[in-house]
Parts: sequence; structure tokens; C-alpha cells
Amino acid sequence: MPDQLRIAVPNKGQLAEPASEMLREAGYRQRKDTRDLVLVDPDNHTEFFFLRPKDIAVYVGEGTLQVGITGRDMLLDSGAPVDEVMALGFGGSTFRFAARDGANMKLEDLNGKRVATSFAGLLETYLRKHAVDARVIHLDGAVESSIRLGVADAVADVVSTGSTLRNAGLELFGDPILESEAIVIRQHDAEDDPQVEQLLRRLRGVLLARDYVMMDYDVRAEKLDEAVALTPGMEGPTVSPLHREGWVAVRAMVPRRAAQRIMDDLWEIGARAILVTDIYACRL
Ligand SMILES: Nc1ncnc2c1ncn2[C@@H]1O[C@H](COP(=O)(O)OP(=O)(O)OP(=O)(O)O)[C@@H](O)[C@H]1O
Ligand SMILES: O=P(O)(O)OC[C@H]1O[C@H](OP(=O)(O)OP(=O)(O)O)[C@H](O)[C@@H]1O
Ligand SMILES: [Mg+2]
Repeated sequence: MPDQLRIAVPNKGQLAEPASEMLREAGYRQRKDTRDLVLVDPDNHTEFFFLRPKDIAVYVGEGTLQVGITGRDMLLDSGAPVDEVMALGFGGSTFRFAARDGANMKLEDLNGKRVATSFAGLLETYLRKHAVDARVIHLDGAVESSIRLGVADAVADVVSTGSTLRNAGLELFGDPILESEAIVIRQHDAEDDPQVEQLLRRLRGVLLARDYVMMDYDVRAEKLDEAVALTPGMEGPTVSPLHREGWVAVRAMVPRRAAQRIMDDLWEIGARAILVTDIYACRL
């Protein structure tokens, strides 16, 4: 019997719900009560620990938990000895500088100034790399208010829609510091672990099932090459005989976003009975 796989999952905030949803889709049990801190999934020999997203890299870095889900910004901020092993496509945000609207700040202008952030590690690394000598004011959250309240001259914060910044009367400046999203992390140089490999395969399957649909259609045999160019599939489409002289049936995975355009193009070359279905789960 293998040891339990121990996985760290955000207990609250922007990543908590989508992370649990993805694990559920990958066939794992997830908590029903958002106050639960631990959940055992005996069928999968897995234990889930619900922790603050910022702490997850610390636990995984110490090796007490083999795998965790957190934000890329939080991983880099922690400085923990962990690696990003998979991007999960949700919890997308950009880490950016902002200052009072109309201040027209540039990165160099931060020399000698105070910059408030809740990602001090990430910010200090960036300032050092760009040889900017600013004082970093470490706050826990609601960083946007710090300028108005006289605690800082600029902020470095997570931006998604930008509405929090706008409401606080701030404007962005400088290049984006980091593009972040939810990721899976593991300890540096972690040994191969079949349970972890299985988790990653399952998550990859969920991502594919979200991003791709299955397309089926009938086409004249002489048009098959043109059709296959439109729907190359993952490893080549399945082509089956059709009980109709001169026609074949084709089945291939296509990107969900492109499905309507591909259907139009297939129709143009004479394909008919074009069907699109959701993929419930997959392993490629
Ligand atoms: N508004 C947002 N939209 C999308 N992603 C976001 C947003 N705010 C934060 N994130 C991302 O979600 C991850 C977790 O951030 P979150 O704000 O949930 O944690 P936190 O600040 O520690 O918790 P809380 O805000 O509940 O105190 C980070 O990687 C961050 O980049
Ligand atoms: O660009 P927007 O779509 O407005 O989102 C960005 C805001 O979302 C996060 O705040 P959160 O609710 O996590 O609060 P926090 O500052 O206390 O972490 C982040 O820190 C920004 O304040
Ligand atoms: Mg937050």
C-alpha cells in the first residue's frame, strides 16, 4: 500500500473554489464545508490540507506536503525551494506598479521613495534586478489605500480587472512585474513519485477536457486530406468507413474556441453531419 499523497489547497481567496472544482473534476473528493482544514480521500490514498495560499509554498518547500496549488506570484514571493510543475489556467492576474492618478511615475522615480506591497519578496527581487533603491513597506492587503493614507508613494499589487486601482484613484506605471496564474508546485529536486505523476496526468486531462471538444463528421473520401488539415487531432484523426459509397467518417479533438470556425470550413468542403460533443474526461 503506497503512502498517502498529501496535497496543499488554498483554503480561501480567489484560488480556493476553482482549485477544489478542478480537483473534483479530476476525480478527488473535496470538502463540503469551507471551514474544514483537512479532508481524507481514502479511494485515492490522498489527504488534502486547506491552507492560506501564501503559506502553501512554505509547506511544500519543507517537504511536509508533496504537492500544492498556489499562485505563481506567491511561489516567487516565498523564496521557498519549490518548482512550478504545471500551470492551471485560472486565477490569472498581473503584478504591477501604480501611483496617484496623474503622477506620471516611471520605474526610476521610485529611487528614495516608499512602495507598499503585500508581496515584499517578489518586489525586492524586482527592484534589486533593476537597480532601484526604494523602501518596501510590507502590508497584508488592501494595499491600494496606502498612498491616500500617507504610508507610501507608490504600490506594487495584484491587478485583475483594474477596478480596485481605479476606485482608489491610482494609475498603472512601468512594465508588468509578473504574469501570474494558479500553478502546481513541488519541492526542488523531488524524487519521481507515481502518485504525483498520476495527479498531474489527471489535472492535464481536466485541462484538455476543458479546452477541447470532440468533432465527428462525414466527408467524401477525395476531400479527406483537406478535411484532416482542418482537424488534425492530437495524434491524427480516426477515419472509419461509412456505409455510403465514396464517403468516410472522421473523428478528432479540436480546440473548443475554434470549433465554430472549423465547422464552417468543413461545411465549405462538403462535410456533413458535423457533430460537436463535450469531452467528460481524458488521458492522452
Ligand atoms: N482579483 C483577482 N483576480 C484573479 N486572481 C487574483 C485576484 N486577486 C488575487 N488573485 C490571485 O489569486 C492568488 C491568491 O490571492 P488571494 O487574494 O486569494 O490571496 P490572499 O490575498 O492571501 O487572500 P485574501 O485576499 O483572501 O486575504 C494570487 O496568486 C493572486 O495573484
Ligand atoms: O483588479 P481587480 O479586479 O480590482 O482585482 C485586484 C484586487 O484583488 C485582490 O484583492 P483581494 O480581494 O484579494 O484583497 P487583498 O488586497 O486583501 O488581498 C488584489 O489584491 C487587488 O486588490
Ligand atoms: Mg488577496
